[in-house]
Amino acid sequence: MNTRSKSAAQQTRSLRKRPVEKNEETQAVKIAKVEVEGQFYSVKAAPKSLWQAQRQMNEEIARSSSSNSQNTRKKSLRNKETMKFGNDKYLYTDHNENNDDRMWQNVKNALEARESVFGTDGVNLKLPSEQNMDSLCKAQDFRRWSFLQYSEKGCVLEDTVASDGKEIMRNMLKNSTEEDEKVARDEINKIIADAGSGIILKGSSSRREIKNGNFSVFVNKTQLENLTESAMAGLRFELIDRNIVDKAPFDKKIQTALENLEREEEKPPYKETHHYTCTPECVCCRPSGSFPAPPKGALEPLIHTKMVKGITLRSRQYFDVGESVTDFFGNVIHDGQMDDNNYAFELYSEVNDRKVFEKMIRNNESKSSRPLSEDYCKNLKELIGHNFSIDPKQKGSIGRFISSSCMGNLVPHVVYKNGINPLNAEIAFTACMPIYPQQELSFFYSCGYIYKNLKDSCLCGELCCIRNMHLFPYIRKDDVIKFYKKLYGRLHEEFKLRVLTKNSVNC
Ligand SMILES: C[S@@+](CC[C@H](N)C(=O)[O-])C[C@H]1O[C@@H](n2cnc3c(N)ncnc32)[C@H](O)[C@@H]1O
Repeated sequence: MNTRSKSAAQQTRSLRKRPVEKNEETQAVKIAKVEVEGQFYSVKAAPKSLWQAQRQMNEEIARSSSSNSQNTRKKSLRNKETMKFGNDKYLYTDHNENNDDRMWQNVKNALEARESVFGTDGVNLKLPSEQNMDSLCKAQDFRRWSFLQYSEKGCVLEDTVASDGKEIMRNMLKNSTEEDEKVARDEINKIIADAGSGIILKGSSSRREIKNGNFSVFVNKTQLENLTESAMAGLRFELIDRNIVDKAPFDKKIQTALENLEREEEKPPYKETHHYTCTPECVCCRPSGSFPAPPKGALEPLIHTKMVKGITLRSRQYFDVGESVTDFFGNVIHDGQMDDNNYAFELYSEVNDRKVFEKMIRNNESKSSRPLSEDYCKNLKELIGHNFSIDPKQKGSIGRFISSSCMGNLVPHVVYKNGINPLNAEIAFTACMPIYPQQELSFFYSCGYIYKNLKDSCLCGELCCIRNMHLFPYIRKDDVIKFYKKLYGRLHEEFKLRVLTKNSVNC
């Protein structure tokens, strides 16, 4: 079975890779290398000031929400009923209050926390700047070229994508008529007019909360009537707070190496940290605080208005570019264990990571941090060349519900939370665009995944969505700008109405 073609993230992973440039290597302590497809995606690791600020904000939010949740918990225990799907029983709570009020309360708390850290003048709620727009246009160009190249050649080679994709687009244009162009223009204008309609996820006053174990999801009253067993499958899911691994299926050598690493962690070479550590690509490979932990309770799982999309996540606060939004962990598996699975995210692959691990071991003499022990290096070496993935299908974090988008407002980073060990590796998602309350969280799964699975059904609503391939040659820079102005205009307007009018934020 060729499991490689079945991982949602495998191609994302190879796309994220690009050659390390000399001058970057020297700054690698500060720069986490992430997907760079156009300038917009070159999100740097959070500067120290940001992770400190975000940590402070998180603490503030936690303080204010814990006092609120004590009041609401009493209410949510009322009116609980059970629902049955097959053999599973779910609890659901019939909330008569306006659930959205709770979300906006959270938004206000988060904004106050932001103000307490940055001051009211420094609060960074903004529409994308001209520079953001410029980068967005470039990223959209790149995405369109990639999809076209993928559809013709079945792969995306980064150094050829621009010229090949452009050429395909030129030919499409050459072969089109004036009438084709007119029809395309009308369609583009319609998409612009609808910008945000699928990714601004408004709740309703009659939402229900469905619970299974510790996990709950919100549905609108009308959705409740149409829930099918398959839609409920996502609720057979257990929230856990760190990676888990069943070592039994691993090859004996890997098993031993992993166990040895774990043993050494009992007297860890690194202190437990409040924040995430480096990405594996970072040559310093020490816990340098490259990403702060995301705030708790900032995201809300809900069934998408178009139920075929299943469970999605919406934001319950504003996030600025670069901030940590959520994490992603689950069962650590190796390729042989992958079934036909949409969820697994590849952590390592021989091709991508051999050099990184080798460099990490070579650079073990850093003066600024405690070196890895010889045994530790030996065990890490044993793991070089094996593929591990994180599979959150049955057990994991709510990061598993992040949707695919042909653009995406998040970027993934592989990080170690607690010592360099594949079992500690997680994905940290940071915002690559400003994210407003009610906005759906998404990232670009990969050309391959989208082309194979969502070519005819993607509901990301982006101008550069794969479903709009026939429009690609006609999309102009000013269309992209109009699209995002419309989308962010809508989000910002509601934010101002619901929150900012009562705050002294200058926007
Ligand atoms: C990793 S899962 C995401 C969580 C999923 N929505 C759920 O309910 O479990 C990927 C699946 O979500 C759905 N999905 C994700 N992004 C989508 C998109 N842009 N358009 C349509 N469906 C999407 C597809 O069914 C896809 O196979």
